[in-house]
Amino acid sequence: MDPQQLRDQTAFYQDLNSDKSGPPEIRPEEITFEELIGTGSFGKVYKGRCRQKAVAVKLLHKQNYDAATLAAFRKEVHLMSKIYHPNICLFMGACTIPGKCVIVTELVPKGNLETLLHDEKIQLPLYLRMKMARDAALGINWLHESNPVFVHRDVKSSNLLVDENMQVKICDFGLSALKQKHKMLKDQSSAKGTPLYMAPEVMMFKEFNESSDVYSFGIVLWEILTRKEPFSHHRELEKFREAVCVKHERPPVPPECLESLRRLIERCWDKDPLRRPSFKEIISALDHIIVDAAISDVRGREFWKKSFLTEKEVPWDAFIDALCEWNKVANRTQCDKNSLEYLNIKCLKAILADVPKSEGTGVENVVNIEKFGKILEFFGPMMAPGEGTPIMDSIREILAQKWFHGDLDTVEAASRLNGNPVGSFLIRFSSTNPGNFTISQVVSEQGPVKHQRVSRQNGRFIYQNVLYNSLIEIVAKSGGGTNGDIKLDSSMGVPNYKFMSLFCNVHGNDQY
Ligand SMILES: Nc1ncnc2c1ncn2[C@@H]1O[C@H](COP(=O)(O)OP(=O)(O)OP(=O)(O)O)[C@@H](O)[C@H]1O
Repeated sequence: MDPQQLRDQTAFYQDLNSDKSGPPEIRPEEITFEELIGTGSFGKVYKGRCRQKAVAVKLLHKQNYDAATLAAFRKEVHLMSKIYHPNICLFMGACTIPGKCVIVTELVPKGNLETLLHDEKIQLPLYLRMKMARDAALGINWLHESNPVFVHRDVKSSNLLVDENMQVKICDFGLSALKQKHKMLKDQSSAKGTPLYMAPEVMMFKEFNESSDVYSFGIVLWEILTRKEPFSHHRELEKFREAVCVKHERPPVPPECLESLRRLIERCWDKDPLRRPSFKEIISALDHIIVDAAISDVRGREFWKKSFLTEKEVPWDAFIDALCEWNKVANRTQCDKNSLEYLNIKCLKAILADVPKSEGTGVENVVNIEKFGKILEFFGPMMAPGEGTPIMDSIREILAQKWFHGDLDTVEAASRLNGNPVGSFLIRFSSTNPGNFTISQVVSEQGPVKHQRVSRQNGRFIYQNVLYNSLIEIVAKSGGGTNGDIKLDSSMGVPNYKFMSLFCNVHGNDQY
């Protein structure tokens, strides 16, 4: 390269990297391409490396842009480079040299949400899916509140990427200068390629603004809820357009859907853009929906929303103080350490408050919303404020039984019973059906441990088709021998020292 060329090239990169000119320019030779991870309508996405870092590289299909489009592309890339948010896929730079146009972003490891949702092997509880929806809403809200406003224009589940912590990041925003205005049917054999997520006003070539993103988000929410492909029965663009724009067809919301979620979905895809909520409203609605998804107990939901609406995990002290206030009973600092109230608090802590994984770092025990929801299913319903503490009383009564082991899966239960005489048993939470319990018992010298379900209905317990008032009553009264199992005899309960120790130190000066 002669000195003049070198000066020109240096000036070119300096100009591109100066704040007024445009994108953080990346030289083509700084990028290496590895495997292909996705194909979109205007580019192929590769896993790659740039300056030693694993990245996603989008190689644009079209490379020969006219001067005006190229200028618009550079301007938009420049704007994109100013957007930073944890729920927006980080734009790292671009090469805007004609023939070499690529966009470099952070690599989001679990790929797109559409693929995750449609893979039945992957467990995604509704609670987690709603948290993911909220992440996406936070990302889009950030774009809508940016200056200048970014309207995403292509909100869909394949543009929501999922990271290693199941956090969602929105990608593929901006670059409207390069995107086709309207994507049409590419593949007549399936609904893919139809503008499935496109708002009616956009399909009818009317104005596109933030509320069109809200419509698309409504379809995404439906897909997150049902894990199905929206409008999968549609094949032809014209019929699809007519169905959505004229007949106002929308995907069917399943009857068992949470009411709060149904209302939100239906508001988002309202035919009138002015009646759709803003993303700010969507986020607050999702805060409530996340609680509804984690806790089915009606009072439990009220309690969590009143005390910790936007929290997913709260310190034990804050939790128990709020609960005592709700129950209108003395809290941990007010009650007598020898009282049953105090013992109730100790027992609840033992069963509900986990020590965070970062134990030893000074972080205190925490209560997780999902675990609280599950405990209510086992011991609920929760009472209205001031109507007593039957849940805490039942937890104390059960934990006082040496045979109660709480959270234990089938394998752990078998290993705890291993080596014990025939008839030995323990009772635990069912690990697969929250609200139900399991009795694990040694029924023969050599044979495997037998696990039997105790289901809970309207506060009562069904074991071997007989109705009981409590687990304690099952142990006291149930017969045996029907299915080869042996009568439960409380003296054969395998002791759980963790819970038993709670009852040995009533007079201690421990602080709960
Ligand atoms: N940063 C990234 N990290 C990991 N995977 C990515 C990343 N960006 C894109 N992908 C993958 O590549 C796929 C294609 O992305 P792209 O944004 O090009 O197309 P699309 O949004 O699916 O389609 P279209 O461009 O037609 O709207 C994504 O669905 C995703 O699976």
